[in-house]
Amino acid sequence: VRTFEGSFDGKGLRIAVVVGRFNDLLTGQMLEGALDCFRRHNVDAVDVVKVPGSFEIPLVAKKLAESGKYNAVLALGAVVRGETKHFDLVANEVAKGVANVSLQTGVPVIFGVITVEDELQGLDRAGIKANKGFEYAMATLEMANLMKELK
Ligand SMILES: O=c1[nH]c(NC[C@H](O)[C@H](O)[C@H](O)CO)c([N+](=O)[O-])c(=O)[nH]1
Repeated sequence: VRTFEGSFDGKGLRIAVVVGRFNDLLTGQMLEGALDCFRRHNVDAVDVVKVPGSFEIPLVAKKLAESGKYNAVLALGAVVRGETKHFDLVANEVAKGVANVSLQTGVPVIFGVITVEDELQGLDRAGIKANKGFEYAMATLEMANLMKELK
């Protein structure tokens, strides 16, 4: 039986991070967590691209994945239902868009877009109880290395 799994070693990896600026109090913290993770796992190069909001993530993720310059792309965003009527529209579009980019380009795009009821729930995930940015960065490392192993 042969088992494959991606290591967490960032050596030799080039990662791109697309982060939505909307709800920056949350996404900024998640970005810090992700960069901390990449730094502590010796990732060679990390490029960070900021976009207005989560809705813009798939387009930019596609551009980065197609460039062939990165082993993986990490998408970071925060969609807060709060008073947003189009919460579901934004959340669904981003999830679908990110998944499509991975499948179309063959480059793993990690879905690090939290969808929460309110800002406090978001803060719990962006640094109070846990930093989902760090966790999503670990998934990014694993997928980047796994895809190299499966080549
Ligand atoms: O990332 C988010 N973008 C949001 N909207 C902006 C959207 O992502 C686009 O940037 C905007 O519609 C312009 O295209 C959000 N809300 O509307 O609430 C949100 O909660 N999170």
